Amino acid sequence: MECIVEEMVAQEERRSGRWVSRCFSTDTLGRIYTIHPKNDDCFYLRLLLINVCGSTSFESLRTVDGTICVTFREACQQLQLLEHDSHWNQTLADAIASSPTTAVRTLFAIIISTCQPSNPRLLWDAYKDDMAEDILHRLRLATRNVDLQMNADIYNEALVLIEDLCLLMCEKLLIEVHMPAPSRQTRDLVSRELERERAYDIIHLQQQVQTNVPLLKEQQSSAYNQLINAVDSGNGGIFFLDAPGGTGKTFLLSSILAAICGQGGIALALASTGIAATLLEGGRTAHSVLKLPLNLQIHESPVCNISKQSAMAQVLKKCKLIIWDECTMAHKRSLEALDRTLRDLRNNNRCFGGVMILLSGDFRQTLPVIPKSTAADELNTCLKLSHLWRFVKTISLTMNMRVLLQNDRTAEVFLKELLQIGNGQVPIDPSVD
Ligand SMILES: Nc1ncnc2c1ncn2[C@@H]1O[C@H](COP(=O)(O)OP(=O)(O)OP(=O)(O)O)[C@@H](O)[C@H]1O
Repeated sequence: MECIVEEMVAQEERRSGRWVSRCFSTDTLGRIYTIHPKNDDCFYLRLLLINVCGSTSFESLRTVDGTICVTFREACQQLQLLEHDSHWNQTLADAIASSPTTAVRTLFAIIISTCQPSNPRLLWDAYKDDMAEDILHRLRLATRNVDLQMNADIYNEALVLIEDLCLLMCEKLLIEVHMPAPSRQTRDLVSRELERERAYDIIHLQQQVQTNVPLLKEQQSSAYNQLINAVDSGNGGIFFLDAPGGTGKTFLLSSILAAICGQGGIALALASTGIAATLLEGGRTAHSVLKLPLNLQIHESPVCNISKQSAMAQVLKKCKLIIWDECTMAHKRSLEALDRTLRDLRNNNRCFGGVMILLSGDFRQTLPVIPKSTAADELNTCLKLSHLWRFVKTISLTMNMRVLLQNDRTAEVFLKELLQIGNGQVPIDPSVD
């Protein structure tokens, strides 16, 4: 916050066409950047700064009626600066009247993890009986004891279920959303994350392999065999599947994922964008799974924000393959961060700690998007300029499946023109800017 103040004091403003230093007659702070409530501490600090006059220190900002509050949030609460939660109360009461307990828990998890109610604990206290009703009912049946009443264990189980939902939706623990933390072992959390990675319908995956693998065309089949053999050998390595649009890349990647997960192995499907992630079974964005730093431009040697004790660290230690689709849009430092993290987590100094990495995408399409940058900056951040690129083995798919399967002549012409543009073979008209 001090930086913001200094920055504002140093700011200059435009007067009569010239830049001149701003003249201050007082120490008043004119404007403070808005902050999203997700950034808790700064958000509540800002709220205090714009509402409390005459404070001289952070501590005096946190002091309400002579008592020093532990957090800025608590001070805001004492000063009644936060919105009251009557609309969330009403929403939950309506849901309880019309929805099953599981749906009420899901709604509550959404409210506390994404809507920032001012006092989630009060909401929990008001509705915890309704959110734990199915657990009580199940226990009454299991113990054949109709007199069983709500108790701390039942509330704890409901909290664990709500925390699982919050972890799934936004990877937050209940304590991070100002709720009481359920009591459970870290081991329990870790095994849940591993279970999530293994919670596939094995029979369905095996059927998918049996149906799709015989359909693979020659190029796809040779790529499939090469990649599956590389995974089975356990020697790791880094491959790049160079596949222009329509060459059956998603079909091939899905078959590889099904083959590995169908045998009970762990394969992570990541993508640089949310849309690309939805095309792969169990796909998630690389940023969300790997907790990559947001501003890779300013970090020389970034690492993923994953602690050794975390559930994701256990998944990364056990996984056999990491697929990264639309990798051409990824900043080279994000791949380097994954390399450093895997070496550290797996205690193995080989490339990516010995895990096999399969990158896929098409460099003719979108390169990394760097805000406020030049074309040269974007090229500089491209994966091909990473020191890791020299270890990459490239496998190419060139046969367009959309043209081949639909025998569409116009699609073929369109495809050729598209590839020519991508390959820079279309002459540029010098008369056009
Ligand atoms: N061997 C195959 N047998 C039958 N259908 C296939 C085969 N390979 C791909 N296809 C089908 O061809 C179409 C294009 O394949 P796919 O979506 O995998 O290509 P893609 O390279 O991922 O394309 P894009 O990058 O444009 O998304 C899909 O409908 C897919 O089901």
